[in-house]
Amino acid sequence: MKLCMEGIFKNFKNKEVLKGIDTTLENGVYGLLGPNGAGKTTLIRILAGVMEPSQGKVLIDGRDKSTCDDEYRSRIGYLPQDVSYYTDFTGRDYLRFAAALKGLEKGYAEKQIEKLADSVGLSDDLHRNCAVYSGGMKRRLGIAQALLNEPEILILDEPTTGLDPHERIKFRNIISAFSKDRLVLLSTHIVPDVESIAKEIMMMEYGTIGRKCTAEEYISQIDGFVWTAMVPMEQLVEFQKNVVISNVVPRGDMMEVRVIDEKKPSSDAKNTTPNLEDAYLYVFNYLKGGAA
Ligand SMILES: Nc1ncnc2c1ncn2[C@@H]1O[C@H](COP(=O)(O)OP(=O)(O)OP(=O)(O)O)[C@@H](O)[C@H]1O
Repeated sequence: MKLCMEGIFKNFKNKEVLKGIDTTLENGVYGLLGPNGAGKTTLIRILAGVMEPSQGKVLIDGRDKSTCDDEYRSRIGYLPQDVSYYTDFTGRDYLRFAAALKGLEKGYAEKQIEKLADSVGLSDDLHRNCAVYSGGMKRRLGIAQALLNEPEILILDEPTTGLDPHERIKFRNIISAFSKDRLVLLSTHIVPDVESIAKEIMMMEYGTIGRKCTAEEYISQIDGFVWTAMVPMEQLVEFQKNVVISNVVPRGDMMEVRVIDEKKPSSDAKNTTPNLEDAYLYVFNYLKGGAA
């Protein structure tokens, strides 16, 4: 399975939101990371087939998506950023409704609903009204919906926003288990959501994908650039004008700050092991020449 984006641009009136996306995805989990307004949802919507690019094309296994739209849709599962549920639907009603929209045969749909409810941990709740589901349950119902047609490509737009850590981990495990022999594209600005499960991470800003590589490659790029330093509380505001800070912890009268900088930020600063969150800040703050 190969999903290829060729020269994708998207304009909304005079605003150019996507500025030439060229990349190829194969089986495995890909993370799409970027700040608010980077263009992640716009790209996801184009790949999900609910929006057309202004220019450029999407190819699936070498075929232009626009020449095989129906087949393309049958091969993808899509969980949008905001899903609204009919308040008088039970979880089962919702999945039956989604299965009907996907044109699934009834017997097959019922089997899929039972199987997926089990894998997302909702079997005991399918009879309950969606309106009483927690945020995590609604997102799990959403993923079950996206998986109904056993898609080869699963596209998830900020699936874990608003979930507590327990639900986020549960969600991540479901995605990871599903991703074998499939392509999963997951957009988020929550770095740990993709750090452990993504085969490659694309960092997106201002409508372009700056880089696409593994978490380890991003992290190795900042080896030697992450520091911890002790800063007196009253100097913190001034200190953070000049450097990118990823974390601050009070230690008595002092503040222990985690700094991302190519140069040693103060005489007492000590190098520390970088993580993907540091790399994200480096790409989106330091490389742009601005402090956080
Ligand atoms: N239908 C639209 N009409 C006009 N502008 C739009 C439309 N959809 C998105 N935009 C603009 O395109 C830019 C990118 O939006 P998009 O939602 O794709 O970004 P994002 O990276 O997903 O952001 P977030 O993380 O906040 O969801 C934003 O400036 C947004 O206002």
